[in-house]
Amino acid sequence: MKVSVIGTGYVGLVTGVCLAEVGNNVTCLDIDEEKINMLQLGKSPIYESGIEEMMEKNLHENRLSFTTSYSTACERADVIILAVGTPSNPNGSANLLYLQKAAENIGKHLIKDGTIIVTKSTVPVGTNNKVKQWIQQSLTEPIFFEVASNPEFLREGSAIQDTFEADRIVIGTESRYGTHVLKELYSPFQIPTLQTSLESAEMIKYASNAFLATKISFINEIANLCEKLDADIEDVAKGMGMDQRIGPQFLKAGIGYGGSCFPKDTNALVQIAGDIEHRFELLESVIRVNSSQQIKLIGKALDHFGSLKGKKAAILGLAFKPNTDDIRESAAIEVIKTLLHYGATVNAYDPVAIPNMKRLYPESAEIQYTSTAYEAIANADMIFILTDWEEIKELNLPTIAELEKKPVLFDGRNCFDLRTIQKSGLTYHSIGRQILTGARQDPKFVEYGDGFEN
Ligand SMILES: NC(=O)c1ccc[n+]([C@@H]2O[C@H](COP(=O)([O-])OP(=O)(O)OC[C@H]3O[C@@H](n4cnc5c(N)ncnc54)[C@H](O)[C@@H]3O)[C@@H](O)[C@H]2O)c1
Ligand SMILES: O=c1ccn([C@@H]2O[C@H](COP(=O)(O)OP(=O)(O)O[C@H]3O[C@H](CO)[C@@H](O)[C@H](O)[C@H]3O)[C@@H](O)[C@H]2O)c(=O)[nH]1
Repeated sequence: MKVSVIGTGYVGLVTGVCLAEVGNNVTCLDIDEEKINMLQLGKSPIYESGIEEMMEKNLHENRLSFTTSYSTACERADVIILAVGTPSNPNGSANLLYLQKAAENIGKHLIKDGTIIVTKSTVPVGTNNKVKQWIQQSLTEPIFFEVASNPEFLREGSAIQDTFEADRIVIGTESRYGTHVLKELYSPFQIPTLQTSLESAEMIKYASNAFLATKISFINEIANLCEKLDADIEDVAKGMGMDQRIGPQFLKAGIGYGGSCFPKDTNALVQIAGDIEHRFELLESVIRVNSSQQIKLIGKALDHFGSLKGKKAAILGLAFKPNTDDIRESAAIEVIKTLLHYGATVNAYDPVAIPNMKRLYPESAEIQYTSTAYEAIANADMIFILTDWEEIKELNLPTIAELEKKPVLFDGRNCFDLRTIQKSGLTYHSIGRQILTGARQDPKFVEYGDGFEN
């Protein structure tokens, strides 16, 4: 099939490359000329393992091309996929201006009957009908086209795998014709497909993200209780997750969710509900819990030191999660802001996200960036672990314990086993766990502990 993808962010690029990989002829369009120049040279603007290799192969085999020209992208396409950003407006609602501009441009350049225009961007319920109107109003001659909603569920850092091994593909269509075309487009992926109305497909995306965010805030609240009641959140989450009705995923307690989706989409859903005079109180709480969780470690540091003025903090991990350089809504932004507010200085390290963070916090007397984790730690009074990168989980704790200042470790991602920590002699604070006491300290406990599943 001839497919065009509008917008080459995470979703557009990964979708375009994967559709080319299964044999389609794909044109990716962006209004950002610099990005298109880079892509034409086979360079990916996103950090995603495997993407450049797939780009190179499909560019070479002439199944993939990049352009800034709407006429090139729209002329003969069977399917046009909209994957532009839908960021938050100041009140939390979704900003649809990029989508409107893109839809109007498609309308101006559509010349072939029968094209399906698919919205993959995350959009409020009712938006596909607006997309239809925006295109209709921009047509230069009467042309038959249909719209379809096809929300995206990929995660950054595992985007290609998520595309090829998705749990489901959701397609909301106007007619059997749209359903038929999209089922054919996705047939090589062999993934269960759910066909719904446009509105239900739009809602499935927000409901899914809101539910996952709710799971995270819920487990973080349980972790906060565990800290006060001497229970261990890792054991509690494991025990809950063994119930198949609950499931083990998204029960990892920590410093809350960040990224380009959960914060934006939970706020947008609260607004969507507000627009029809429904107060979504549960989701409002989820958002509030997440905001306080993001700076949970600062409270612990204040409790430990009394004052943070003049203290040096090593920040390990700036990305909102491992395997991405994305810092959008990352807890690191709030943690750094709050540390600077309390008069601390910062040494920050991340394997890939430093260039992005430097745009927000340029290097200064208060904040320095280092090229290794150990460099950041070297003269620090306290260490904050904010992203659970593999290399951070593999830090050598005895080496850190031998440092002259013997920094206090605040671990926002529960990267270390408590027994290992205890052996290291470091002062350690994590989320929802206590340094071992009572029975858990007994070496025999190791034999039973963690062995309950068998
Ligand atoms: N990032 C994710 O992991 C993810 C996952 C699922 C869904 N989504 C949703 O997908 C959408 C895109 O997200 P993203 O992270 O890929 O966005 P992004 O902000 O990284 O990229 C959007 C791209 O669209 C381009 N663009 C803007 N206006 C345009 C126009 N008129 N014509 C052509 N290009 C235009 C921009 O230049 C940019 O390159 C959003 O609605 C998001 O909520 C994102
Ligand atoms: O048990 C967990 C799982 C995740 N997180 C945090 O939650 C955030 C989001 O993680 P993840 O969902 O893995 O990353 P995203 O790439 O933001 O993906 C989410 O957002 C995308 C955009 O809508 C959706 O497509 C995906 O299905 C959805 O998982 C990160 O800060 C994680 O650290 C936790 O704190 N605990």
